[in-house]
Amino acid sequence: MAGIEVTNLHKRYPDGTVAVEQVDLSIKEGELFVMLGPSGCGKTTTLRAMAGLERQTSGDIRIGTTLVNDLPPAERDIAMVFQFYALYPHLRTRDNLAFPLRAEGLPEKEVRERVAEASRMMQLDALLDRRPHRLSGGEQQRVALARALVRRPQAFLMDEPLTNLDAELRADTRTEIKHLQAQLGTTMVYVTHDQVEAMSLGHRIAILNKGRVEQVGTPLEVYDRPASLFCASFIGSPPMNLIEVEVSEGALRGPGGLVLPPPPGLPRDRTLVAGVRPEALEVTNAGTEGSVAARVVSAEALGDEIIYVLDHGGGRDLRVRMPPTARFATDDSVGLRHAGGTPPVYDLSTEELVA
Ligand SMILES: Nc1ncnc2c1ncn2[C@@H]1O[C@H](COP(=O)(O)OP(=O)(O)OP(=O)(O)O)[C@@H](O)[C@H]1O
Repeated sequence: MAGIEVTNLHKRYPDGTVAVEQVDLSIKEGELFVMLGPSGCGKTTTLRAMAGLERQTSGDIRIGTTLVNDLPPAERDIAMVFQFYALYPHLRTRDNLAFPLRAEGLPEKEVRERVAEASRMMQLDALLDRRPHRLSGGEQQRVALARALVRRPQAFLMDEPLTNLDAELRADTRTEIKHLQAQLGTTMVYVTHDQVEAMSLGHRIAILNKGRVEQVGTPLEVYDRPASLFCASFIGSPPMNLIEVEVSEGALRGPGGLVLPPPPGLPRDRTLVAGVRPEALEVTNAGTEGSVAARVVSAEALGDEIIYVLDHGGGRDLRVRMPPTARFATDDSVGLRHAGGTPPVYDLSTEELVA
């Protein structure tokens, strides 16, 4: 086990594309660390640089205390799992698992013991004699994970390993990966563009945008206090309502008369935007005390909740999360009020959190 330090990483591809502008990450030993961001933000390039599959243009990578900049992948003591399973098609499961160990020249007795252990952990015992074409997508990915396990590396690097699985299998395999990591305590870096996956898996999450890290924090931290407008609009489904506000008479005042509690220490001289989660708003009967008048634009019943889109006569429509017992319908005249804690506030020009 080892932590991973990435310092001042910059990657420009030969065609001139800058995939990683500047990335610094400090991944702790034993941590399940998720890199999250939209397509093209530089996640894969950063991970491949850690693995040694891509040489960075500048910057340093340390695995444990070892500077690995000049080490080939095989000497970095890490195991990588890709979105595509990359199993050897002509080998049975047991030989696919044994392959990296035999390549290392381990004695056959130890190879068998390690394969048996990984097979037990990933529940592959019944599949050991099958070749990949007789395995489902989920089973193939479990074999790929087991093949990473058998090597007992210092760290696992995973690049969207669940992308090709259907929704249910994805959720199951996600749980398995989480268990496995907890059981082994091996450092894991996991790349995804799926924020639900990131939130449910990560001890900490780094949010990347345009080749830079915009925020690193626990799932709760990035949910409650996104560090920038980009993070605010990326995390949460539906994401935060971003409401332009003014500070007057000790409150944040939005369009349509909406009033929000102000955080302390607000700058006065800038245009401010409050980030309000859909669950921090409430749809009420029209005229309820403390509410402003609004109209229901749409109602989306999702079974365990209803997402209302409201027009409150100013600015953008707002999204409100309500329990499934709410009974408002499209075109109803209703009330809208804030029912949460102090919202994070951003500077519209720098797009950064200011309070
Ligand atoms: N070999 C390459 N040559 C030139 N440009 C590349 C190369 N590989 C990636 N890029 C570019 O670098 C940028 C970052 O790519 P990267 O694959 O790291 O992003 P990503 O966040 O992992 O995206 P995705 O989720 O789509 O894989 C993109 O603009 C991409 O087109």
